[in-house]
Amino acid sequence: MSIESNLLKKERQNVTFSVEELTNVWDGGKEDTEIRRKVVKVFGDDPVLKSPPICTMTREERYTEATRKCVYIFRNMLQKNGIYPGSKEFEHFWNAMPIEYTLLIHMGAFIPCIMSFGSEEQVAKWLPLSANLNIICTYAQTELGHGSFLRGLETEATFDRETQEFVINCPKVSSMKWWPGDMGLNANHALVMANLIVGGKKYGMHPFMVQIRDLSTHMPLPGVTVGDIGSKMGFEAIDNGFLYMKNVRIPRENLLNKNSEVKPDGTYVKKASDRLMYGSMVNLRVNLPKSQAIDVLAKACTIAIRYSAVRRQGLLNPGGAEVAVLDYTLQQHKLIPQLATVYATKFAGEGIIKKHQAFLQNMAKGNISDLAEIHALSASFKASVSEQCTEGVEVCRRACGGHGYSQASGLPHLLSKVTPTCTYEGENTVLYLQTARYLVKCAKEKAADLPESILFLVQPIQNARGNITSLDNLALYFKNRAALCVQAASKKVNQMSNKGLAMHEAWDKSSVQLVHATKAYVIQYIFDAFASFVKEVKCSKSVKEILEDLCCLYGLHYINNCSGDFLKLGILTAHHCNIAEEAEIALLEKLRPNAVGIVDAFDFTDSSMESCLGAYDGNVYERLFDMAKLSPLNKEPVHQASYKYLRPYLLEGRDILEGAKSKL
Ligand SMILES: CC/C=C\C/C=C\C/C=C\C/C=C\C/C=C\C/C=C/C(=O)SCCNC(=O)CCNC(=O)[C@H](O)C(C)(C)COP(=O)(O)OP(=O)(O)OC[C@H]1O[C@@H](n2cnc3c(N)ncnc32)[C@H](O)[C@@H]1OP(=O)(O)O
Ligand SMILES: Cc1cc2nc3c(=O)[nH]c(=O)nc-3n(C[C@H](O)[C@H](O)[C@H](O)COP(=O)(O)OP(=O)(O)OC[C@H]3O[C@@H](n4cnc5c(N)ncnc54)[C@H](O)[C@@H]3O)c2cc1C
Repeated sequence: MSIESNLLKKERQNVTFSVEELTNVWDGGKEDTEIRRKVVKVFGDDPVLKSPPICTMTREERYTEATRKCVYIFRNMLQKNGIYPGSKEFEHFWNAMPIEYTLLIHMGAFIPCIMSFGSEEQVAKWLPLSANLNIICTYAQTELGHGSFLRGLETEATFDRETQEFVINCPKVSSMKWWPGDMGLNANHALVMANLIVGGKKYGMHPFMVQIRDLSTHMPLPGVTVGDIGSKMGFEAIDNGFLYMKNVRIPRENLLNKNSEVKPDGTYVKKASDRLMYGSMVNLRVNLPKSQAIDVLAKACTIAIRYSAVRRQGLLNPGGAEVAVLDYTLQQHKLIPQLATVYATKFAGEGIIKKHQAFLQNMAKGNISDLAEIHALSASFKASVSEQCTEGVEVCRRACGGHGYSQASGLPHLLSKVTPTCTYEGENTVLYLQTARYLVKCAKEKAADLPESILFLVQPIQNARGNITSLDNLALYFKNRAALCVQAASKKVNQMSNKGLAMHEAWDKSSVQLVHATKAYVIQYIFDAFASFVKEVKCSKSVKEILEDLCCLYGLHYINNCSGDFLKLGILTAHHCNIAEEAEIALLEKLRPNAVGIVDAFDFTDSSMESCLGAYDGNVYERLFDMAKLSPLNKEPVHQASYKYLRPYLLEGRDILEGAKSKL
């Protein structure tokens, strides 16, 4: 056994709680852990799902492998193993997915969209076809010229009463659809968001089913120009695409008409609120943070903490042995708060998923009164979690020194996967501003008219009592800060407007404060939800203590990073800030011996991380060497390029050196 493996073994011997029990808490119960492990094993054992490590493949190989595996998974594995939407197996299915996948937009965005925009007949037609991969459909909303401002989308769907068709057109280059996943190469249909025009009148953005490729040849249909947008910062296996449509005709029935319809005579019928057009985005904002950001940070923490426990560099005691870098307080200060972020965002996110499910049930009965609240909450939650996780993964990557820059560490892949979560499904700033709009409105309301999650905004500020680092007091600081920030930002908007600025100008001039206030609001929500979870969870004392420490650390780390805000608002004094700083350092020291146990509890398999630094056995140096040997550049002992371009000068060098030798 290598020295490094031995070090990790010793770390595990020193853990003071049951790792298995924490895994159960993380998964949502013992039964969930069993189900997840069963799904992971089925996938892990299947030889069809084996591929070379992604860092040894070209983009084309990565796309081909991911598509091959995903077709196999969605066609052959899901049903056979009882993994269908709504089942417990499905909830844990992400943990079993290969490290790269395609058909994500088809399965994860298009299918939910057809359910929310399609009438019963349309769902009956399109759902079985798409579930069986008989059609592959992308979600084509963003255009080259517009992504955030949806009222600015340019693609048009004009009703032709004569033929009972819609004519789809992208009038300019800037109007072509750009970015949608699965669109470049795999899709033969697109759910196109286009401006509906009937009898010369514009009705705004509506969803249309458009066939873009021939079902037998897969060639683009007449009027369609479609392809891959090229190499990106990450997501190399995914065929994000462009789609330029010129006079593409689709039948009238292809307007997804659950919420609005065009009758044969051209009458436009609105059946539900325009806001429901945005419902598919709320659905993804609620559901994607866990698999695309929180689990990504959890993996980065696993890699960085295991590696830091075996990487020895420098001395803590002069004359003593070299120490594991995890023993430095500064390394703990980088990494352990990231673990707290993983836990806080995961449990807060579960609360939002439940709220969204309740909203969907009410919507089915015609009640959408909670729409504004769930939109505001999901928008700011997606923005905050994507930001925290992206920053966290980069912290983990840098905490691994030089090896963190190597693809073999698995960390660059994780970083390039989490970074675009700040952009897709709503650019974060734009989403924060949406929530700000809601908060400013709420701040003017009476308590009786507000949902519970927002009541604190209009309630009197309460003072903390007793231990300033208790979870109750931390929750109170976050609430007071959020309330004061929202009130200050609202006041600024009003002052600007009273000075004579138009409302949109007053809003823009106050937007820095508005986004700041929204961030304060969503952090208080996340902290509060995590603290409530920790109080209520049924588990042993030792596991509870770990969770309480992580929760307290999440709060303290955040406060210490923006103590200026708490001081400025009069919530904390300089004395409080000193106590908070020391309390955080004490918690790091307390959690340090359990750090490896806490990441082990995530229970990621080695194959789900493809990391030489983060594997369970800690054999980091052998793994790095083995991976380097697999580099395509090492296929031959002499690479043709170095031989071809360098040889003349090397020969010169040889002659000089040999001449020098013969003179000696
Ligand atoms: C096998 C798979 C199984 C399972 C899947 C599970 C998990 C998910 C996993 C997979 C997916 C993961 C990764 C996928 C990777 C990439 C996918 C990427 C996809 C995309 O990016 S799709 C494109 C997304 N685009 C956007 O999000 C655009 C952002 N812009 C907007 O949302 C709006 O245009 C904007 C900014 C809100 C418009 O602002 P504007 O001020 O112009 O508003 P309007 O005048 O249009 O409307 C104002 C009014 O409406 C309210 N409102 C706005 N949005 C919503 C909403 N979403 N819901 C409800 N209400 C909304 C707004 O508050 C205003 O109300 P008010 O007047 O104030 O009362
Ligand atoms: C990996 C990836 C996958 C994607 N998949 C899909 C997909 O499947 N389907 C699809 O339709 N789209 C997809 N997209 C597109 C994505 O949804 C958009 O890129 C995103 O919504 C942001 O829009 P934008 O690119 O127009 O950014 P812009 O809005 O142009 O943003 C540029 C800058 O302007 C700022 N800004 C914009 N508006 C305002 C404002 N009102 N106030 C202040 N600042 C503002 C932003 O904060 C940002 O800093 C994907 C994108 C990526 C990166």
